[in-house]
Amino acid sequence: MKKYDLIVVGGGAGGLTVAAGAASLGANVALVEKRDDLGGDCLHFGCVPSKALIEAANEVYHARNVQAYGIHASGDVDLKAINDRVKASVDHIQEHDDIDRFRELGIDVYLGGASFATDHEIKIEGHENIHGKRIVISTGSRPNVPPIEGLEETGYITNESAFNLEKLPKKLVFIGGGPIGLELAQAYSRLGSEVTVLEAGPHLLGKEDQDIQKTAQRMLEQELNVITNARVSKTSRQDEKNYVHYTIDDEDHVIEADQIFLAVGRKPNTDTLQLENAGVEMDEKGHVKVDDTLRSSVPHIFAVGDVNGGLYFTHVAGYEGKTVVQNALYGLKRKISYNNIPWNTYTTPEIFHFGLTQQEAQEKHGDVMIYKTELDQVDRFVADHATNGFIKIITDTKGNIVGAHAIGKGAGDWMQVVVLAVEKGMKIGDLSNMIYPYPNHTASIENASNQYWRAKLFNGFIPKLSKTFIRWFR
Ligand SMILES: Cc1cc2nc3c(=O)[nH]c(=O)nc-3n(C[C@H](O)[C@H](O)[C@H](O)COP(=O)(O)OP(=O)(O)OC[C@H]3O[C@@H](n4cnc5c(N)ncnc54)[C@H](O)[C@@H]3O)c2cc1C
Ligand SMILES: NC(=O)c1ccc[n+]([C@@H]2O[C@H](COP(=O)([O-])OP(=O)(O)OC[C@H]3O[C@@H](n4cnc5c(N)ncnc54)[C@H](O)[C@@H]3O)[C@@H](O)[C@H]2O)c1
Repeated sequence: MKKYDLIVVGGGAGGLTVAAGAASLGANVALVEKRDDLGGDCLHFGCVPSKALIEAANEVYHARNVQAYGIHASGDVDLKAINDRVKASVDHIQEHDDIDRFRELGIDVYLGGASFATDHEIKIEGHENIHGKRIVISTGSRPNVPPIEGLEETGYITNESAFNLEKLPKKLVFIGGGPIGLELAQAYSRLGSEVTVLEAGPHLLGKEDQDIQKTAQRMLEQELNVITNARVSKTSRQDEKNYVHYTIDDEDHVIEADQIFLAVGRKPNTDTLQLENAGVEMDEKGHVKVDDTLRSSVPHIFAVGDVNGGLYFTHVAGYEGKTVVQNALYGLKRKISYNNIPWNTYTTPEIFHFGLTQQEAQEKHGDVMIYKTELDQVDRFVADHATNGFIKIITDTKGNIVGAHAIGKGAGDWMQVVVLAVEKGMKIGDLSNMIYPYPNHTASIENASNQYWRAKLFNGFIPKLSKTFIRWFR
């Protein structure tokens, strides 16, 4: 049986980071992937195709709304051309995740589904078993399909089937108003579908700051039919038409749908891994249980990415991957921390999330300071006619930034400045001390952080001191 220093099971965002990192440091690495290509969900069914579709849909939307510039445009959407464009983005990035590239790093890449024979031995479909001194599980997640009566009859699509639809659905009903549902609901709406989002909770985007939730919902409702507190009870098919049945406060409602899109969270890919053969423990949802060094209940087996149930993001899988390389190869106990992880939701306008929401910050710190600027106070957004949105920076009473949130054009890009500031130990006052080129979008950060000094200068003892000083010198 072939022996390795490290076996990585799953060749997506997390697994590829671990495999490449460990091989570069001289480890003898095997990488096992059940698909016939690498890249995982993010590349094939997630981030990349969704962002390419969103971009295409935004272009269509802008083209149809150029009357303000004196141009009138209309016309049908060529879904095949859009699908080809999405595929071209995936193919381009696939070159980076090419199997040969990993083989050139000295990694043995096995294509076939993997499972545990023992705590050191991996079975691979179509190959002989291999032995690993250490093993990293990075098998990701898949769409959660809830047991809703009728789904088999009506059919449904998920992010795994959405990027090669042959026909644009006229009436599209999304079940789930989280990031997957909303990013894609808006994209299909912009391409021309009539889109309804049914969300079980009282708000869209349940993990966001409440102010962001409200603004996002108000803005998205201009393009989507949003129904919250909707409990989907069943789906049905009659006279070649599909229907989604839901209740709000025990009152029954029904809506017609050409297609039903399920976006109700994720399920970890652990069910075929035979983790019991290795003694690896799972939580009640099937995630691999890990400690803050990403070790499972078996100390030489680690788990990174969606499969460990932490935060479901590509950049988190990458961060965890880098940490695990050090812990697995050198026996270190580097801990993971999710405190400084930003994320973006790529709706229009974009939503940026970093650290605690206002509600979480108040719960944790008691007294907090809120520095908020509406984008209509920022000249560049006014010039862009993109004044919808705001930025909110939350600090403790000493000026330490504990959360930052924004909704607005390009927020995911310009808010990264705040992440750097926190990473470098800067406080809100330091953000105000920087020079911002006029008129750019980061001026929104300048405007919000200036409020800190304004409050200090005009409300504290400094104005009194200054008055006395000036009078004395006059
Ligand atoms: C529609 C959508 C949009 C998203 N957009 C973003 C975004 O904009 N930004 C962001 O940060 N995140 C985004 N995400 C989340 C992101 O895709 C995931 O968090 C990320 O892919 C997780 O990486 P991973 O390595 O854990 O899993 P994956 O990248 O899914 O990799 C897991 C790999 O393991 C393989 N595998 C599974 N079981 C086995 C087995 N038994 N044997 C061998 N191989 C196996 C799979 O085939 C897969 O290749 C999005 C997700 C979706 C669904
Ligand atoms: N831009 C990004 O970074 C990005 C984009 C997409 C996805 N993701 C990642 O993927 C993860 C999964 O996304 P998601 O949107 O599927 O999950 P989610 O858990 O964030 O949202 C699912 C939503 O569906 C609702 N829901 C659940 N069951 C329902 C039902 N029966 N009827 C109606 N509503 C129901 C939930 O209340 C929730 O609001 C995200 O948490 C995120 O980490 C990231």
